Amino acid sequence: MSMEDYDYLFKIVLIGNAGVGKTCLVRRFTQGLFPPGQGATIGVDFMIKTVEIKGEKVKLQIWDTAGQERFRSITQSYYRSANALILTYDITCEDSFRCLPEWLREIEQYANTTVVTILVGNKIDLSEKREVLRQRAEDFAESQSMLYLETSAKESDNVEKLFLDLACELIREAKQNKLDNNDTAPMPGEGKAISYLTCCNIN
Ligand SMILES: Nc1nc2c(ncn2[C@@H]2O[C@H](COP(=O)(O)OP(=O)(O)OP(=O)(O)O)[C@@H](O)[C@H]2O)c(=O)[nH]1
Repeated sequence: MSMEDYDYLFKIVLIGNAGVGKTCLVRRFTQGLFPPGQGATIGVDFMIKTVEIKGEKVKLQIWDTAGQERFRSITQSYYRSANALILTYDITCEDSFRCLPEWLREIEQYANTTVVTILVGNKIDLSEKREVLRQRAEDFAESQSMLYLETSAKESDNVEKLFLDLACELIREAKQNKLDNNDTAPMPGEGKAISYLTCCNIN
């Protein structure tokens, strides 16, 4: 028996283009906030939330990565220890959807083969500006064996569901012993960004 006060510990990593709302999704879920004037994530940020599912305590370690290309080499090192990936795009930004195959290549290259991936179309509160039809995204997700969900970090639509659905799926897989417990990424303090500014080519 573990001394720790939880039944499961899962690592969830958010990836996707800059500005799609990864940080806002994490803040909404962990703190119940939609922070104004959220700056771009530098490197990787880290939050924890423990939830209870069917009487079991599930500790979620949530890693929020920077979408900007210049941080790619830092964020890649976090894929490997992820139990789940939240691949996020912005439904009002065609470009963020078009980049998905590129992100899938990153996943293929750096993530564990047992990783659970969910595709998330964020910003559904801006439906009048929608550029990516839901059906198109659903079809794409299905073709890549990903789950799919549309969210609004701003209005809190489906945000809780996103993380709880993932936790349920991870428990299901854990019960079937399908998860790989690879633990190789460095561990920052909770809520602290890791920037590695001194070892990257940042202008
Ligand atoms: N309307 C609306 N705006 C959102 C939503 N989520 C995020 N935003 C806005 O989108 C912008 C980018 O949000 P972030 O959460 O910083 O995006 P990110 O994906 O973490 O960006 P990087 O850290 O650069 O990778 C901010 O201006 C947010 O206020 C949403 O659900 N609805």
